[in-house]
Amino acid sequence: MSEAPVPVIAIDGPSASGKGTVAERVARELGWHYLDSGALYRLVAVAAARAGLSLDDEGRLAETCAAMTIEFRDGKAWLDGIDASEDLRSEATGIAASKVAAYPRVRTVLLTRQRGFRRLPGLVADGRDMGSVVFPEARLKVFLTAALPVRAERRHKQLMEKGMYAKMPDVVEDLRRRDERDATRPVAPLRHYSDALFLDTSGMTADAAVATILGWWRERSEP
Ligand SMILES: Nc1ncnc2c1ncn2[C@@H]1O[C@H](COP(=O)(O)OP(=O)(O)OP(=O)(O)O)[C@@H](O)[C@H]1O
Ligand SMILES: Nc1ccn([C@H]2C[C@H](O)[C@@H](COP(=O)(O)O)O2)c(=O)n1
Repeated sequence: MSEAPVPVIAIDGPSASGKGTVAERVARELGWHYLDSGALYRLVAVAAARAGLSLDDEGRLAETCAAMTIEFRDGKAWLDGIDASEDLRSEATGIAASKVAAYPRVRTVLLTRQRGFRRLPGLVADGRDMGSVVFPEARLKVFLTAALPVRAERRHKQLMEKGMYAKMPDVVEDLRRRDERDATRPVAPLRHYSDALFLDTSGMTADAAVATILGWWRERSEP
């Protein structure tokens, strides 16, 4: 008898829509593993900055990506044994990650790594192409979004809480540009595919978003 595949819930959406917050909590409620795929692209950007690499050099970026050792431990992200958690969450790293993520060779290297997170009893994965490319057979796919001004408010508040000063107009512009780059690149663009359930959290708390997704999952998994 063949083994049942490890179930996956894929949550994709634009920056600061709340994917990470919601996906992590859904995983915790279910007792499943969690993959923040954006963190992997961010780590490539941090590795490139550490090595002084140009973000135009796809070949060197892909080599760096293949060679880097990563670990998520104690709520921190470790890159080649050094804590990269603070660099990881800056807006500059997010923008650089969006640039390196447009390279097919970088995406190919990260594909295998991402699939390696799929372990029993299940995986909740968030990103831009979780349902379309990395886990196309996911049992539940969600496109989670919110209006740009709402996302900008959330990101601004989040940055200020972390002591990272940012001007609101700059946050709006950074998100707008990042959305555009992530949605218009030729490989694995951010898109609401028809097999993903649409969830607009503009007027919704994170708790309500988590409850909605758990409800969808129960409906899907009932015999
Ligand atoms: N429904 C919600 N209502 C209000 N705030 C929310 C909601 N969902 C998430 N947030 C807050 O918005 C901020 C951004 O959320 P989060 O980092 O999870 O977004 P993200 O989509 O994973 O972003 P990125 O793709 O840039 O990593 C966080 O501070 C989070 O607590
Ligand atoms: N599956 C993914 C995840 C992330 N990216 C790129 C695009 C984002 O702008 C950047 C940072 O991601 P975030 O941490 O903000 O979710 O990484 C991608 O292309 N595919």
